[in-house]
Amino acid sequence: MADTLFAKIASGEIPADILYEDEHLVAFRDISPQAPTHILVIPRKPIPTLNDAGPEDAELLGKLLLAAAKVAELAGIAEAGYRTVINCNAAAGQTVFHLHLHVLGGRPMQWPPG
Ligand SMILES: CCNS(=O)(=O)OC[C@H]1O[C@@H](n2cnc3c(N)ncnc32)[C@H](O)[C@@H]1O
Repeated sequence: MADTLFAKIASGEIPADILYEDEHLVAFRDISPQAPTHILVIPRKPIPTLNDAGPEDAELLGKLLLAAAKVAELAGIAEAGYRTVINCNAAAGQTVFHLHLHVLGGRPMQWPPG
């Protein structure tokens, strides 16, 4: 399977505005931000969608959530509040089939999501 756009960002083949990375994951600013702060947190492992994650990925999925809190702190939105979103497949609008967590903040969030 060809590397997705996000796999290429994780490998450094495609540039991105990276805020944090470690051996498990990379966090970078979304190219088309939907809020004043819009960051993506992706695993280095190319899991296409949340449906494709298994029990063996539980620790990695937890690391994604902890990284979301870390980058929210780095971005200065942790105290005011932020939204985390995983879009899975077409009905949710997933366009890049490499699992990723959106971190959105810097403005009030509506509920329920559209
Ligand atoms: C409904 C959303 N679809 S999604 O949940 O699949 O999110 C994909 C996200 O990737 C972002 N994106 C696409 N290409 C790049 C890129 N080169 N660098 C950073 N972010 C990107 C899009 O703006 C979008 O918010």
